[in-house]
Amino acid sequence: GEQKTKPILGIPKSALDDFGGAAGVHAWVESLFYYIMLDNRISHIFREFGNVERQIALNTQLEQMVLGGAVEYQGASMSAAHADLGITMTQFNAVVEAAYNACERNNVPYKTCNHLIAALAPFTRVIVTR
Ligand code: HEM
Repeated sequence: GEQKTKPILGIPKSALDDFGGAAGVHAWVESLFYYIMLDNRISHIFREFGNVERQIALNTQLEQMVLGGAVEYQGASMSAAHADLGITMTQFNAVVEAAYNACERNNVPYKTCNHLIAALAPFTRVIVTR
């Protein structure tokens, strides 16, 4: 059967390769922020509190890491980064929508996309504070 990565939620070992490796993840993150900034339910939060260049770099690390890549994430914890933002579930879901749009834009297969969504899902409870 399918070989699993370390302890990451049944994410297959091939997940990062399926995503196109580091370059694929980086392209996906750039698209993610493109769709985020087009969405007026959430773009204002990123415009006011975010730093898109820094967030693209750090998300590229984090997403490779949760897909099982040998990459060390160098940013703040998800709780520290989002604690003061008062993010709602609706706003969180808008980012998830942008994530799926970014997958489509980059021809990331739906199943592979779901592996990333699943790997990031556990952060929901520390990011959504309102
Ligand atoms: C699973 C979902 C999410 C992930 C993986 C994620 C990831 C990240 C990362 C890696 C950073 C950079 C931390 C640092 O600067 O050290 C960050 C910061 C930030 N995130 Fe998220 N995020 C998520 C959801 C959201 C949502 C739903 C929003 C708003 C609707 C949001 C808004 C922000 C903002 C504004 C910052 C900048 C905070 C600051 O620099 O003070 N994030 N996020």
